[in-house]
Amino acid sequence: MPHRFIDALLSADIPVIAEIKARSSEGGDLLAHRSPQDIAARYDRAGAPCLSVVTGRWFGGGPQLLRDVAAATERPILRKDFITRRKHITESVELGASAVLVTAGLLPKATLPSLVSACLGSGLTPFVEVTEQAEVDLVPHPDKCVIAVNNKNIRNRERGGGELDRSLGLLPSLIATGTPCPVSASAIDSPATAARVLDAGFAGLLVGTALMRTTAPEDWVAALREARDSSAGGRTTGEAPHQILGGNP
Ligand SMILES: O=P(O)(O)OC[C@@H](O)[C@@H](O)c1c[nH]c2ccccc12
Repeated sequence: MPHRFIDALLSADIPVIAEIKARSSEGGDLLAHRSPQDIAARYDRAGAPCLSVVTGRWFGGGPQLLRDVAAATERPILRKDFITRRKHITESVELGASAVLVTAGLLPKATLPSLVSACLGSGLTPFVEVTEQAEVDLVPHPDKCVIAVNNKNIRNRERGGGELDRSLGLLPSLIATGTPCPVSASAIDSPATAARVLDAGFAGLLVGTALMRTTAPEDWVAALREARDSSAGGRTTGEAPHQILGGNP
């Protein structure tokens, strides 16, 4: 099912990719004695259409985390790790992923197209993370990729605050690539911030730390739904989210 991840995100009323990660970028524990299966079930009940699982060791993850989550949910799962080789892609399929992170800024220029092709050939959606225009310009097959602006910096292991303006600034170029799914990722710290980013025209959001820290993800998502509904006057029913540029009414 090559488009499972994108289809689930685009058909959701609240297009949040809810992330499970064991540790924050600053090293703090995020699991708080909960099992990954329980967190996945909570995210399901909250209505998140897609999940993300950080298997990277920097964030306390590993392959077992993905296996555990895949066994507990039917939702399509993004694997977040430093995917650099074809064997990582085969492994991701075996672990139960539907999409994998491809970090444009960390890969040699020639590797990006071959990794994206390998993902597509294996039925995985490439979730290509970018931080600047030059990286957006390099994304191959953008019509088949999620292109996500990372509001933090992976080069410093995501430490420090994020810059939402980066997402807002790059959105027109993302749309110009023809991606069906422009996403904003990292540092989305509250339902109000999430609503602002969706109102700007993003088709999806990826939220990790804020959802891991809340004791009630369903309330977080409900608050986002409410914030969206109260700004719905500015949107025209039937338009795809990223067709509406210009932000808050
Ligand atoms: O916890 P946050 O600020 O909501 O961020 C989530 C996600 O974007 C972040 O975990 C991430 C972005 N790029 C990565 C690369 C590898 C591992 C993790 C990541």
